[in-house]
Amino acid sequence: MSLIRSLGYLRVEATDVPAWREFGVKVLGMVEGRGPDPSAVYLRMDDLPARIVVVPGSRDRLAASGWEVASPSSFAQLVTAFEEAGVAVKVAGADELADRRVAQMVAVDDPSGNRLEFFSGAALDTRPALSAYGTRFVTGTQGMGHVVLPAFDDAASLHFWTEILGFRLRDTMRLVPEHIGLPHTDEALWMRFLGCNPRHHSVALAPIPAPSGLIHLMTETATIDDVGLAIDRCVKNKAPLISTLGRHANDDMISFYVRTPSGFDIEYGFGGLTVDDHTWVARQTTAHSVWGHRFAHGGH
Ligand SMILES: Cc1ccc(O)c(O)c1CC[C@@H]1C(=O)CC[C@]2(C)C(=O)CC[C@@H]12
Ligand SMILES: [Fe+2]
Repeated sequence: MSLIRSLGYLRVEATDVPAWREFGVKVLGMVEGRGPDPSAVYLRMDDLPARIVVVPGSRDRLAASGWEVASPSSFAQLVTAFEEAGVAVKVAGADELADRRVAQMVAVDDPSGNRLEFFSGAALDTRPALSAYGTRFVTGTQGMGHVVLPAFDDAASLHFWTEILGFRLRDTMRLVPEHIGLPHTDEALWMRFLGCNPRHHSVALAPIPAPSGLIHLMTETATIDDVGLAIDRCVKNKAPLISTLGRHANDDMISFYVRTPSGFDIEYGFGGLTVDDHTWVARQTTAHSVWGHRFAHGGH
């Protein structure tokens, strides 16, 4: 079992924090929480005090993805694994712990420079996260969803995520560079889908340049109506739809993509596959979707 249990939170640096409040609450159907930094926006999906923390800054980018570890002993094992692998670890100070409302946290960079935070001992918020639109997110053991991060050295990234962090390879997809607006390469480009809990993938790694540091965050809802209602709110609030509705071929998810104020996308979906590692076999998918997911020009 991986020492990592699930995707826990995202920290986003944004030039327009109020735009994120509007987007998070009115488009995504999340709940605004409270937190120690009055200039930040805290977006809730469940009993955690925040799943997306938006902090003001000079750039629009993913500052870090946060990954939950089960216990202090798993946390200590993970730190030892980083030390043995020669991965530089930055230990959180008291102010960073207080800001995140976690007991322990270390930060590292993956081989592509994606900033990752690992935490344990998250404080819960006993106030219920009741969405104004009735949206219910699928979290729990499956975590907050999945992220697609840019990664340009396939072998080094796979080694880091599977051998050091203990993620399992769940699926691979060959990318055609011309299809995603990249120049032709003789070498094949691979997209890797990796999991650490029953969710089909909690992270995917793709050799796609992302100025914001994130290709997309996927959040899953409990019903297909939650997805349909979110599409209606995108139209009403003029949030840019990046793809049509579709069903992915590998994790069966029915979803659409919308652009956030930070330039990366949210995949908003329903009905994702859960897998059992005892029986799961990693294969290569040859189609990104069974139907739909027509991406707008300028999107991927
Ligand atoms: C193919 C796929 C399976 C499951 C997912 O959750 C999922 O997001 C995807 C699509 C991923 C992928 C992407 O994120 C970047 C742009 C890509 C490569 C495309 O141009 C089509 C598929 C897209
Ligand atoms: Fe996705």
